[in-house]
Amino acid sequence: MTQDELKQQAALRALDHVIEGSIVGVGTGSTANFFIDGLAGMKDRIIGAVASSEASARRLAGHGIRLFDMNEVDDLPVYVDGADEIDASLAMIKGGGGAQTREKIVAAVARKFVCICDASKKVERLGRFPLPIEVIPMARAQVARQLTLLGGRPVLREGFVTDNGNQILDIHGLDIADPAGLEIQLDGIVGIVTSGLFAKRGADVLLLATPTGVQSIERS
Ligand SMILES: O=C(CO)[C@H](O)[C@H](O)COP(=O)(O)O
Repeated sequence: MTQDELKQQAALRALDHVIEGSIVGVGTGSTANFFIDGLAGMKDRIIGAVASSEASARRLAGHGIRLFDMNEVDDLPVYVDGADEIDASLAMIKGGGGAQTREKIVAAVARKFVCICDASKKVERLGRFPLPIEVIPMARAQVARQLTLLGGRPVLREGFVTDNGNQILDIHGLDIADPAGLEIQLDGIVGIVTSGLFAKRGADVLLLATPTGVQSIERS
């Protein structure tokens, strides 16, 4: 089974978590795209969706799914999104697509975060995937220095601008022993908009697609 087939299986299983008659929070990336395509099949049974990126908004609109601005939404039963890495506590690294700021905003409002992944994303310890950090462009060098002091090797994502007009530093080589502690530390660095660590608000459910089926793992 290919990685894309596994991503699709996890994504389609997430449709079981969608509450009919509600607005659905929708993430970003190739796995989330499979979810969007599946959601199209039940678009008459939901009110609509909020998207965590312009790309997902375009895909949702292409299926005729009604889009809501996050500021119009005060109750979001479910948010469905992928991850670059996820550990046993359901803390994640996200932002491979550079969308972590809007993803974190939608996730913060959602009552349930359903993470959809193929089995390769599950890790013992976060950090092999370079940690994406969205930075205000004028703070790029200052933030890079701070991250070097923390033991990381920041690399600018060349030619990439986020939906918010900012840049991404991908931090290689970080030893993430305490994801929530590091997330709090990164939140305190001036010039960082959002780190790709999702530990304070991790996932509530992981749908992990393996060659033998999709495992549903709840946060303990
Ligand atoms: O955080 C993300 C985008 O910012 C994605 O969820 C993450 O990069 C996983 O992507 P994919 O589903 O394509 O493997």
